[in-house]
Amino acid sequence: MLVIRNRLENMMHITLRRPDDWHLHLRDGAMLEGILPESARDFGRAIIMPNLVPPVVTGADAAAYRDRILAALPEGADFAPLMTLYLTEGTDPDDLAAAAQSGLITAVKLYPAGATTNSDSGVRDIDKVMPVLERMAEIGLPLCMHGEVTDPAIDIFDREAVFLDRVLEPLRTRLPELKMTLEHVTTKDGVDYVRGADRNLACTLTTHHLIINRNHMLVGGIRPHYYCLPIVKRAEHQQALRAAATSGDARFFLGTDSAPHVDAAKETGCGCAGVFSATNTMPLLAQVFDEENALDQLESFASLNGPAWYGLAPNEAQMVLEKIPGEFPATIETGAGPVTVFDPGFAPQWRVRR
Ligand SMILES: NC(=O)N[C@@H](CC(=O)O)C(=O)O
Ligand SMILES: [Zn+2]
Ligand SMILES: [Zn+2]
Repeated sequence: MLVIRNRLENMMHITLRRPDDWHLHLRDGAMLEGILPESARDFGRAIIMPNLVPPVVTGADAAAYRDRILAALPEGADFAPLMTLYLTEGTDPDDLAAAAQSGLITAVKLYPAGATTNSDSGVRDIDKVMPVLERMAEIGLPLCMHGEVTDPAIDIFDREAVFLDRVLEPLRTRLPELKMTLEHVTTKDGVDYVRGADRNLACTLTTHHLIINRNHMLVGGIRPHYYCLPIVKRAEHQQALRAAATSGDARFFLGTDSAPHVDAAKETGCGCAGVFSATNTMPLLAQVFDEENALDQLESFASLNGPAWYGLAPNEAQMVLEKIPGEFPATIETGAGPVTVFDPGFAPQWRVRR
């Protein structure tokens, strides 16, 4: 990556391969149409989460959803959706293997039942999906995980750390050949666990978990647009995530977890979990990496580590980020209703060169 400082103009810009988003919610219908251009503008590819209602369970579901995404793409867009299947206790290993072998799907997603938005069809008993997981290990198909336990006795702020002990460690011991992506890691426990794993484990980090902690969500008023799952943690965890993202360690890469809900579903007595960050992720990441004196690691995090993990080449196209104050809309109007864009709480100092 090229970092160029022009002293005369006191301006800085960086050039990197076009980034990818390794964890994205595109939804469907009018919402899909409204928010897809926000991702397609800056990202070459994205792993598409399957938690629609009803979920994307079979190869046929994934093919139909992929076609709806492709149909909704703006003219001339340079964006490829990488499809996933939603793992259920009824998933057919042969259907899944066929979808993988034809290149239709890139990964399979594990939602513990009830852990997050639209996860009711998820897994209650891991033993029931062992034959599917064994098949995935055999054919080298990665498992993406929403890493939180759902035990009501476990405090919501501890659910990720407890998942590592109760689910992930036993699963890795039982099936060391299975390649796993721990999604949207939010704790120091999570990044330490990934660092300590000898092989077959990587994780995604979101834009917003690098920028906000639970004080931002709760001090001085409750901010529903910062409510997401896994819930934002204390500042020391945020610091650990920033250190991991900027470390250059290839096991950490970007998955925005951009998860739109219409404002009416967020600003209500029982609001939905999800932060919508597709619009401004890249300028905000430039600012985070700049603050951490790690601009030279941004390309690895956003454009190189993810493709390497999934066995793909980096994008050929390039992106230029420039240190010039930028602007972005507060809201994206969709046919389903307005969606609030992630507000980092500061004026962005970087923008994407168009
Ligand atoms: N992250 C979220 O808070 N919400 C996601 C689901 C998820 O990724 O857990 C969503 O689909 O809305
Ligand atoms: Zn999740
Ligand atoms: Zn998600």
